[in-house]
Parts: sequence; structure tokens; C-alpha cells
Amino acid sequence: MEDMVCLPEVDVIMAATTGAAGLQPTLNALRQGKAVALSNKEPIVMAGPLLKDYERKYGGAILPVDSEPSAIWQCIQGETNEIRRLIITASGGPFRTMPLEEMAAVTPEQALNHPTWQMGPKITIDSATLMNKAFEVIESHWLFDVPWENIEVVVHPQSTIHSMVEFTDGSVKAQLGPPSMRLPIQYALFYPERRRNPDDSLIPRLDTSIAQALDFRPMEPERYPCFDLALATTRQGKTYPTALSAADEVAVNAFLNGKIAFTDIYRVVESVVNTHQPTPAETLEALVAADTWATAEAERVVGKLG
Ligand SMILES: NC(=O)C1=CN([C@@H]2O[C@H](COP(=O)(O)OP(=O)(O)OC[C@H]3O[C@@H](n4cnc5c(N)ncnc54)[C@H](OP(=O)(O)O)[C@@H]3O)[C@@H](O)[C@H]2O)C=CC1
Ligand SMILES: CC(=O)[C@@H](O)[C@H](O)COP(=O)(O)O
Repeated sequence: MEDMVCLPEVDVIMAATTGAAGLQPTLNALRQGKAVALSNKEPIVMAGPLLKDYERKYGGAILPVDSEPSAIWQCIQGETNEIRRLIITASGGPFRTMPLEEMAAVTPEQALNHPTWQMGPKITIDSATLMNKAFEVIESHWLFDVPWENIEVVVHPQSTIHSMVEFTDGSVKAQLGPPSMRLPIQYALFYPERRRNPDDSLIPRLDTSIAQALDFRPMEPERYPCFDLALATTRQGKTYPTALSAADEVAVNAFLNGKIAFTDIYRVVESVVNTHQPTPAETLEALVAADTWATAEAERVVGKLG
């Protein structure tokens, strides 16, 4: 992948591997001035400033694919007004209403049963812990240059509104659609063109002929401790977000393999980021070193818990 993205005949790269695997290819592509349609969220979580630096320096482009950043991107088209607030929607995952005391005993099968989206295992577990939502806040912070304190998350169980942007006059724009990645993928690949889709079966359409609710609920921090942990860690800068992402990758795998409980995902990540000795995150070498250390440390913590 590292070499393939640099081939002269490649103009757009769709980065859609899971986890840290996409980091080096994404950086290589940006260093070649290519456009990267970024679905793989971990690279921008691990190395947001470096990716943006490469985009600026080498003239490439990062095109959001993840549905929430894509929604924000679509909402800001043609707008010159300052953004007052980003409102990122979260389904709340499969355990949104489960009594908190039952969460330690949930099985991987239950956690993989996402209420609205069909996705790979890593992101589905991240949706259940809301680590995924923290990742989207981080992505959006770097992609749209919006201060942390101006990005909010609201639970919206239907996943019909993919995110919203509030402008300084108070107007709020939202992007809606059925939960399908086809539109965000197409939007990034053909940007700035809105491609005509004559065949409705390709991109599902919003059905307004049936009654549909659009609910908003406040996020419960005690249900989703990974959310605050991820943002507090990332806001410390340096290699903290790299360690966070690596620890989460190990912890999610360990949960899926039956080595730790669902609620231990938080414990593993917390332990790793609390013992991390950060360095400036200015080079790929620094990121790889942090990723390697955090992966080993997370495996050690999993071993102790398991
Ligand atoms: N699924 C979704 O709807 C969304 C996903 N995303 C993001 O997109 C990324 C992918 O998610 P998703 O599609 O759900 O994940 P999946 O697990 O379904 O797919 C991941 C793909 O990445 C490949 N892959 C993983 N590691 C490597 C590697 N080292 N080298 C080459 N290929 C590799 C896998 O190949 P193999 O099968 O051979 O292991 C697989 O094809 C994640 O970062 C996720 O957060 C973002 C928004 C929505
Ligand atoms: C499809 C997509 O873009 C995911 O990020 C999705 O939004 C996850 O759903 P949650 O809102 O449950 O995290």
C-alpha cells in the first residue's frame, strides 16, 4: 500500500483500511500531492497536525468520507460565514438504554449488533463505547479547523441526521439521509460535483412517506467514559493521540477475542495513556515509536486484566 499510493497513474486514494495500517500510505500519498478520500479515521486521530501539514506543504487534499465529517463538509459548501458550532450526531450504540450495571457482562455478539449501521468490527465496538464519536470530534477539529469547545455531540438514535453546522447568525444546517456510506463515498470521489444517481437502488433515498422521528438526547458521560478520556488525552497533544488510538485498537481486539470485558476497554486505554511519555508528534518516526510502545503496553495491561 505504501508504494502503490505513490504510483504516477494514481490520482485519488480511498483510504479505507482499519486502524493504524492506513497511516503510512496516507502520509505517502499526501507527500506526493495526491487527493486522499479518508474513510480510515485512525490516521487523522493519530497524526492530525502532520496530515494537515502535509496537505498544505505538498498541495494534495484530504477529502472526508466518514459520514459525520462528510455531512459537515456538505453543509459548509458555499458558506463564507464563520462556523459557530459543529453538532455531531451519535446513534448511542447498542447499549444506549442498557442499565449501567449490566454493561460489564455484554458479549462481543451484543456489542457488534449496531442499531443503525453495518460496519466492520473495530468501528462497531468503537461506536458502542463512543470512542468512535470522540474520533469524529478529533477528525472534525483538524479537518475544519474548529476549536474543541465549539464541537458538540448529541445522541440521535435514528442516524438520519449525519451532523449539523451552526453559523454565527444562528442558522443550523444539517445533512440527512438513510444510514448508508454510499453517498459519502461518492461525494468524496466526485467532489465538487454532485453525481446524478438515476437508479434509486444505488443510493438509498430518505423516505418521507412514512412517519419518522428525529430524536435528540444528551450524551450520558458515565455510560461512555471512553469519550471524555479520548478527548482529554488528545487535547494534551504530542504523541498522546497516537498512544490513545493504539491502545484502543489492542483493547477492542482483546474484547472481541474474549480476553477482557467490554468495560475493560476503558481501563486498558486509560492505563496506557496515563503512563505514556509523550514526544513531539512531528515525524512519522515519532508516531511509529509511540504506536509501538502503546501497542506493547496495552497488550501488557490486557494480559494483567485477562
Ligand atoms: N464501515 C463504515 O461504515 C465506516 C468505516 N469508517 C472507517 O473506515 C475504516 C474501515 O472500516 P470498515 O470498513 O468498517 O472495516 P472492515 O474491518 O470492514 O474492513 C477493513 C478493511 O481493511 C483491510 N485491512 C486492514 N488492515 C490492513 C492492512 N494492514 N493492509 C491491507 N488491508 C488491511 C481489511 O482487509 P482484510 O479483510 O483482508 O483483513 C478490510 O478489507 C475504519 O477506520 C473505520 O473507522 C468510517 C466511516 C464509516
Ligand atoms: C457510518 C459512520 O460514519 C460511522 O462513523 C457511524 O456514524 C457510526 O455510528 P455511531 O453514531 O453509532 O458512532
